[in-house]
Amino acid sequence: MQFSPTPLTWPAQYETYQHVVFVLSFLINNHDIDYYRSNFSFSLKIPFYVCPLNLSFRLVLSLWLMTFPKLFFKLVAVSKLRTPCRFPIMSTVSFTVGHKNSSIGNVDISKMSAAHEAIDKHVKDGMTLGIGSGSTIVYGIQRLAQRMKDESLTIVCVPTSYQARQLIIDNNLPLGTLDEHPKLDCTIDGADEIETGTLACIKGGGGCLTQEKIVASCSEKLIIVADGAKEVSSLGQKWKKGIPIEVLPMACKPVQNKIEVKYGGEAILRMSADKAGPLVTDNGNFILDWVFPDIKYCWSSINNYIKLIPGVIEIGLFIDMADECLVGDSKGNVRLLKKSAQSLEI
Ligand SMILES: O=C(CO)[C@H](O)[C@H](O)COP(=O)(O)O
Repeated sequence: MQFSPTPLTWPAQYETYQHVVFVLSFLINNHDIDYYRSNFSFSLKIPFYVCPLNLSFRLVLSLWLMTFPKLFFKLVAVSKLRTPCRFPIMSTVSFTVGHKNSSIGNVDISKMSAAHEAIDKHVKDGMTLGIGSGSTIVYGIQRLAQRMKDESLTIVCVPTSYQARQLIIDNNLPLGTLDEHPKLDCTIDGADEIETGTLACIKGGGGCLTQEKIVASCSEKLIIVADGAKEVSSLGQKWKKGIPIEVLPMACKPVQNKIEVKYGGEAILRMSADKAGPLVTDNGNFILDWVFPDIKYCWSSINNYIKLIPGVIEIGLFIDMADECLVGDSKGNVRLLKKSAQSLEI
């Protein structure tokens, strides 16, 4: 077990909330440590020792920590740097000291609270559940894993991507397919933008729109989870990367032309970040991101028109699909968005 001798700095905006997190970290059991470890980042490492950290010792440490947090960290750092560890280390929990905006370390509070709320509110024993893709849903899966353990729930999870499939496996959740479960009780998924009122969404920022739409279309309910920054009064206000459209590679150019001629804007071939050349989806296709001109659209007719272009597999417009959206903020509050307006029809 190593301790990296990074200099400890004390941030100006140290917040009470983090005292609580730290204190809790000393009172929680080993199983919870894993949870915190997967949720918090690694800039400050706090060792947990097998021998001395029985409950009363933890309590004393916690009280001390509450009273003298600065001193505590200095001592931990100094002792770890100067003396070799005498006790077997059980685990190491790490937190970033201080946080900016809505994140503590690498935890995005807005996304996490929305995802947790969705799992707590909508998941019931015996359900078949569609699992969305993206960063927000990761928090949902962790919460689901926790609930399944604590409450001995029986849930079958149907993924919307390789990412979701891997998350389900990594968290020891039962993996299902649409072959076995063509009808799902509920799908929980993220979004890139949500229109207040109609709950129309842009999805596919992570490139998984096709399977996401298929799984959502098989679900009794679609619950969207997101941070508040994604809520807009009309699509395209904040999401400037365009509407993702999955296309068969050989049809890429004609589809690009047809969209641009009909609606203007630019349909840009999405390139891979890590591999040379275009991004290839989980289904072996390409993605065009259609950056559309800033005018008022009837999204359902755009959706229908683009879907009918030969070579288009799916479009990342989710119109009249979401039943509710749960939107989190940086303080951990979650707002419920319900459909209160019809999408524009032509
Ligand atoms: O549609 C998606 C992937 O295709 C995601 O749900 C969407 O991009 C939101 O991602 P994140 O939760 O990371 O913000």
